[in-house]
Amino acid sequence: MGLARTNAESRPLITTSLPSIEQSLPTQKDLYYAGGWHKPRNGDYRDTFNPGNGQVIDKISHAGVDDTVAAIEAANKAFPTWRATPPQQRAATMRKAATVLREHASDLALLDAYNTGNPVAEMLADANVAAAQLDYFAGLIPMLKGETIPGADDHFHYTLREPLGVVARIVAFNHPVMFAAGKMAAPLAAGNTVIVKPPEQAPLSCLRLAEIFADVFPPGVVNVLPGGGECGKTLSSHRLVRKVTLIGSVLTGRAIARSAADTLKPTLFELGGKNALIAFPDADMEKLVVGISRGMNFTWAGQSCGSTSRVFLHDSIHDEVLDKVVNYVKANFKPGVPTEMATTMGPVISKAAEERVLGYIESGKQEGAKLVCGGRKPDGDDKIKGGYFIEPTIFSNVKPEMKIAREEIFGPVMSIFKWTDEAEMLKQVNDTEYGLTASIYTRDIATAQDVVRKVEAGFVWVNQVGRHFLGVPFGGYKESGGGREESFEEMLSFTQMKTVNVSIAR
Ligand SMILES: NC(=O)c1ccc[n+]([C@@H]2O[C@H](COP(=O)([O-])OP(=O)(O)OC[C@H]3O[C@@H](n4cnc5c(N)ncnc54)[C@H](O)[C@@H]3O)[C@@H](O)[C@H]2O)c1
Repeated sequence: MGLARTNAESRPLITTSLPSIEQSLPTQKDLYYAGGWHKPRNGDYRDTFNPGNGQVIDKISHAGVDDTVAAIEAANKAFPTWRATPPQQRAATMRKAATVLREHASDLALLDAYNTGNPVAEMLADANVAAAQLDYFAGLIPMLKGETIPGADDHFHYTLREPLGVVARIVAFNHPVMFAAGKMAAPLAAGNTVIVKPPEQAPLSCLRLAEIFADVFPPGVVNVLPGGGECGKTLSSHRLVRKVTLIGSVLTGRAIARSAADTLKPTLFELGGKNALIAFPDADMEKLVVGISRGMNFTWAGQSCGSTSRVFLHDSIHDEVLDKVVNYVKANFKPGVPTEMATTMGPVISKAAEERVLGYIESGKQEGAKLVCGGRKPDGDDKIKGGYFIEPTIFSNVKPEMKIAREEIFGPVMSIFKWTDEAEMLKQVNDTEYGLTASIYTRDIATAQDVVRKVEAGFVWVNQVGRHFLGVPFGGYKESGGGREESFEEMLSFTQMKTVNVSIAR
């Protein structure tokens, strides 16, 4: 997400000298709400790790139910003043947040690299994307308009766009700063107050963000609660939270939908994907090879909802493309120390994730897919010893019924399918409950438009892959989500419409 996962090519190349980790770490490890730092009431602190070497970094607070309720009440208390803040002043505050975020982009990026394992160069781009989102939604504030509706001689109608109240933003681990800062932008712009729940695995950059935003937003407007399922469940079920959103897995989406049901709370979900890239025989070979290789997001070990992890190659180009993709991937993605600017591929987030992904690789082998690249932990480099690294992995000869073909692996594992019959291929493409993204490579516009219409996905690229564009709706079909982000639609979704009828009878 979110603007997550824009692939490396679409991002500005940023050359920055980095501060030290010690300079970047947050000084606060507690819960941020009501404009202050609070110790968890049950004294719960949990280890947070560096996935690049498997070492514990520190202990971070973990919000319980009481803490979460206190934060919700604080956000609710701040709501009337924030919603009444004149639009231009709200916009100015958000632009100031964007500016301080840019000033701190290096330390935030370094923390994300340290705590998620994603290469720091990409995390720098993430911080800048988040700042751009704050600016973008600040700029849209004047667009929150109602309309007048003609009535009869004795009356007329008009509508008002009003904020909802407290909004909870629960985010995934793969892009903490981009999700935390970027996703607070739309609800704040619309006049809501926000509680961000950082990912359990990587809370450090969000705590730092709370530190640098403390002087920007009035108390209670932005709140940051490190925590896990208990905190998330309380946010999803509390009556004062007027909308709950998730960037995360389908499983968690279902849990949140259930917790939100009792208060009939609206939700916004950006969930998982098992996305298809479809290559026709007439595709531009060079673009296709780069697209397949980069669309898998090996840079952050495939941990991206938008990764095109199922690649459908036409029989006539299959062997040539596969060869070239394997060469490209081997040359461009090498596991390395996440906090170094030159690193092109990071580890997966945790030991548990490493075991899960290696399990998928084993199942691929056992079910008869052909391992053509990677498939194991890298060896021989002491600098990444102890980290949760897995080589970029490619399977060919993948069949639709295999586990690696059906389940979201959320790791650096690509599956290649060979096709000859277009209708059968499209059936396989759509034979999944996921429906986030898809990518189509062909030089024929009619073919592209026909397949665009047939593919069941919320975001479709033609002759490219991975890119996100601010202002362009992003979101999933089927179980990949509900609602659209990164656009005006996202901001409207944090408002409610009031209709007013005025009698002018004399
Ligand atoms: N569509 C998108 O834009 C997008 C972007 C990034 C990641 N994702 C998806 O996220 C998943 C990987 O991230 P993850 O492992 O952090 O996901 P996850 O679902 O395990 O966790 C996401 C968040 O939900 C919280 N959570 C867990 N249980 C909860 C509960 N019962 N109630 C409320 N909150 C709860 C977690 O603490 C975390 O903050 C993948 O499926 C990936 O595709 C989607």
